[in-house]
Amino acid sequence: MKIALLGYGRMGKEIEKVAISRGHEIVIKKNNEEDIDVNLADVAIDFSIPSSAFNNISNCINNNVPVISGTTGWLEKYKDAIALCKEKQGAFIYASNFSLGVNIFFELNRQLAKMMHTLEDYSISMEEIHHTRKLDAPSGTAITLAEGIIENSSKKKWELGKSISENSIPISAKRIADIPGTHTVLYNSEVDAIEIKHTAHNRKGFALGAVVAAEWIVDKTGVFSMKDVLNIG
Ligand SMILES: NC(=O)C1=CN([C@@H]2O[C@H](COP(=O)(O)OP(=O)(O)OC[C@H]3O[C@@H](n4cnc5c(N)ncnc54)[C@H](O)[C@@H]3O)[C@@H](O)[C@H]2O)C=CC1
Ligand SMILES: O=C(O)C1=N[C@H](C(=O)O)C[C@H](O)C1
Repeated sequence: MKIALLGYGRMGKEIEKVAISRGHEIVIKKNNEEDIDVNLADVAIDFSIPSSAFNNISNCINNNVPVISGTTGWLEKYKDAIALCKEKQGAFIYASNFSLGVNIFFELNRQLAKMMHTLEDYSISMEEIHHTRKLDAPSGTAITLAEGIIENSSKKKWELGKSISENSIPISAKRIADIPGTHTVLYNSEVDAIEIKHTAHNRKGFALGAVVAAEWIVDKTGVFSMKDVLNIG
C-alpha cells in the first residue's frame, strides 16, 4: 500500500518503521499546514496535533482516500467528521488508542464497570500518566475509558482533577519525563481496592495497531472503530 503520513513526529516515525517492515511504501510525510496531494496515497494515517486533525481528515475524505486518525484532543469535531464521511461515502477510523493491549483493556474496563455498578461502598477514580510533551489532557484513552464506565454505571460524566459531584469520575492527568502512556482505573473502599492498569512500554503497539487498521480499511466504505478491526468485544 502507498501510505500518506499526516504528522511525522514521534508516532509518524514509529509508524513509518512498522509500515516499511510490512511491505508498504510511504509516499507522503506531511508535518505542517502545507498543501499536499493526498491522492498519491491508497490510505492516510493522521497522527498530528489537535488543531490540525480535522482538516487532515476532511482533506482525505473529500479526496476519497481512506483515513485513520490517532490524534487526540480534537473530539469536539468528531461528529462533523462522521457526517462528512457519510455524505461523501468515505472510509474513516478514529481510535484514542490503537494498541491491541489497550483495546482489550477497554473491554475489561466495561466488564468491571458492570460488575461494580451496584456496589456503593466503592468510589471510582482514574489516573493517566504521559510524557511532558503531550498537548492534551486528559488523554484520549482516559476519555474512552471514562465513557466505557459511564455507559455501564450510574456515573454521568468525567472531570479532570478532583471530582466535585457524586455522579462524576475524577481523572488525574500526570506528565512525567518520557512515559509513553499509563492508565489506571481504581475502585476504592474502606476495606480494599480493585485496580486495573495498562502500561505501554514504548510506542510500537500504537504504531502496529495503526498500520493494521490502515490495511483493514483500505478497501472499505464507512465509519469504523478498532472494535471492528480487531473483532473483539
Ligand atoms: N491513538 C493512539 O494510539 C495514539 C495517539 N497519539 C496521539 O497522536 C498525536 C501525535 O502524537 P506524537 O507523534 O507523539 O506527537 P508529535 O508532537 O511527536 O508529532 C506531531 C507532529 O505533527 C506535526 N504537525 C503539526 N501540524 C500539522 C499538520 N497541519 N499536518 C500534519 N502534521 C502536522 C508536528 O510538526 C509534529 O511533528 C497526539 O495527538 C497523540 O495524543 C499518540 C500515540 C498513540
Ligand atoms: O500523546 C500520547 O503520547 C498518547 N496519546 C494517546 C492518548 O491521548 O490516549 C494514546 C497514548 O496514551 C499515547
